[in-house]
Amino acid sequence: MKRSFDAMEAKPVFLSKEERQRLALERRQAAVADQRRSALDILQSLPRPPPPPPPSGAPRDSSSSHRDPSDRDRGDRGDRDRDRDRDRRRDDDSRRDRDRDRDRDRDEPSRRDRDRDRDRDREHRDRERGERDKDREKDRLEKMAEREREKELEAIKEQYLGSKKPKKRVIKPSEKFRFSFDWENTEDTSRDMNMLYQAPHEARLLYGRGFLAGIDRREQKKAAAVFEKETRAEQRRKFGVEDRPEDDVADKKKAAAAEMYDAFDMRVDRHWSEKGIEEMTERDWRIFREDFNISYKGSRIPRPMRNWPESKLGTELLRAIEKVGYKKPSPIQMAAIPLGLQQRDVIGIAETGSGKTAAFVLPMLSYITRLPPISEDNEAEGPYAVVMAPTRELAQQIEEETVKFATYLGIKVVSIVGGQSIEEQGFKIRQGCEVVIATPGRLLDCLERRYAVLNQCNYVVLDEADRMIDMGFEPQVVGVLDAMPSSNLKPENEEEELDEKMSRLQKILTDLGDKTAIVFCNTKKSADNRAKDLDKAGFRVTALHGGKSQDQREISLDGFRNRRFNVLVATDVAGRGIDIPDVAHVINYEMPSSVDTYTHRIGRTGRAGKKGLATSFLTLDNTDIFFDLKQMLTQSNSPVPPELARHEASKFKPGSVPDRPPRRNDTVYASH
Ligand SMILES: Nc1ncnc2c1ncn2[C@@H]1O[C@H](COP(=O)(O)OP(=O)(O)OP(=O)(O)O)[C@@H](O)[C@H]1O
Repeated sequence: MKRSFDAMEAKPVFLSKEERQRLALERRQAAVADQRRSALDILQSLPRPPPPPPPSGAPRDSSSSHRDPSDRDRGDRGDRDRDRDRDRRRDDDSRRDRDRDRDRDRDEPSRRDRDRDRDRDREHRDRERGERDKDREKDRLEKMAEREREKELEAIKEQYLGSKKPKKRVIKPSEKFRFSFDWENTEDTSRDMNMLYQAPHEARLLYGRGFLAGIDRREQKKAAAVFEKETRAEQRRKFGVEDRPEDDVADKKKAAAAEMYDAFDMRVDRHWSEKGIEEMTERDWRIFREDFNISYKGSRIPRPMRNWPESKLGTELLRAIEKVGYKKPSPIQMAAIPLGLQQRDVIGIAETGSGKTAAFVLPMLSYITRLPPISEDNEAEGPYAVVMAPTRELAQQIEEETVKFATYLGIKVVSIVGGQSIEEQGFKIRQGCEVVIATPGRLLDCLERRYAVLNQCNYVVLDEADRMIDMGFEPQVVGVLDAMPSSNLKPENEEEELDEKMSRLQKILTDLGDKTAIVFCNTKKSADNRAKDLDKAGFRVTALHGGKSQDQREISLDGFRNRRFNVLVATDVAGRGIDIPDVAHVINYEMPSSVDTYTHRIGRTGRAGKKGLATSFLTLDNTDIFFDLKQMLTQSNSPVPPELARHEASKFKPGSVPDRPPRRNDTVYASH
């Protein structure tokens, strides 16, 4: 594939894993050094501890406790001597004072020296203790930093080399049923589809293409056709594959062929490319997938599309594809477009240049054509779809591919990439566009600055998602996804939600106790299947639909009236004209497509002033009735479920969405 890169524009820098690892280490080391520095600063600014108390041998003032021994005999002397003694004593005292002063003057320098030495010693000891504390703190910080560094290294190693912890392997149901190209004995469908193989140990005389000798060949063919039909239906049920009208047609054709004795069974089967879609067998689909190297992982997978006309892209889009000149879909398009059209979450993997862009762009545009065009009423709510890509070159390339088709549909596309004026880009979004193609960083910036919102965005494409993560854009991508209202999110596990339906029905019926209920289905087949499922689950159930003979219908109705059965699974046959007693609960297991039928159905409960309850299972397959149902609930003052109220389909009457006038040059190139 050829890509146009603008050499003049600054390109993003791509770092190898080693470089990123090295940069991360350097950043970490710098952070640890900073941490250590600030810890030391804090330590130094702490107040010093008070000096220790003086040693016990320090000199103490004892003058008051000393007495002169010459005073001892003073009282024994006569008054005569007293004056003389006093004078002599005075002289002695003054002499002693003089001597003491002289001694003190002589001793003073050495005493000061001693004090100074003592102070110095104390300071020295304090300093040493401080140093030791500092060293200890330093050691502690270093050890902490070392531990941090080791943890960091472990995390980096784990990120790049994978975790050492053994992970418990949980096999998902999707993996269990994964398609594998290796043939295994169990995959030989001829065993399942042909009665002959049911009892392989029995001795059988065979001739021709697996027919029993001596038994009418036409009867064998008929029995085989019935057996194959039942086996196929059983398998579809088992794997949750929906019944399709094509399968019904193919079954009928086989049954008709079995009626004819025209040596059909002797013919060699044709190649899938020569067959109509309704003639395709499981084996044909397998060969088809192998021819195009298509493989899937997941469940409830729709058939790939063999060509454009067989896709469900809609006439407008098919015309656009023709004008663009794409003659045949590429394998990734064959596989991914039917999934995209079902609005399933898809991860598409294909080699470069294999047409991945159109594989996600076409279902996205098909989705948008079913919505009202962006107009003054809703342009402030933002685009309907967002595509994110890791680089501006890729974003612009996707934009080119999108515009090729969008231009024929009147769909406006805006690209939001770095290096251009963000104000102008925000302005373009606010002017209204259905699709935004962006690099995640710039788009998040736009959203954070409130230049744009994503209030009605239900469709997100991440092109080269793995590269976006490698380049460190995960936070921005997550930021953009967070900017979408959570009410737009699909359920975490779609499978669960779809399966959820039967278990809910069983819960409702269990709570019903002995009361009666009618469960409405839209087709005979589905009514039969539901009745079988409920019967297996132990409910007292009977089925009523147009495929039953008069006798069977009467048996069912009588059984329901006399409470032998308390659950009636029915198609609309029971909705009109048949006298069914009032029931406690009506359940629309499958919603009808018209609100009239809905009214008739729920009219089976709450009659003659009694209380009744109606429960309807509404899914995205029922969007046709969303608008009318919402109106009806509003008019009858019934609460409207919020999921219904905010769904686009409930806001416009089906078919009332105005046609899009073809608008050319709708792409907006914002530049600075
Ligand atoms: N069905 C088709 N028929 C003819 N040309 C097609 C078809 N689908 C895509 N192309 C063209 O093939 C080229 C490659 O397609 P595209 O860019 O989508 O490939 P890619 O798989 O996205 O490649 P990369 O991995 O490099 O992004 C484009 O020029 C596109 O227009």
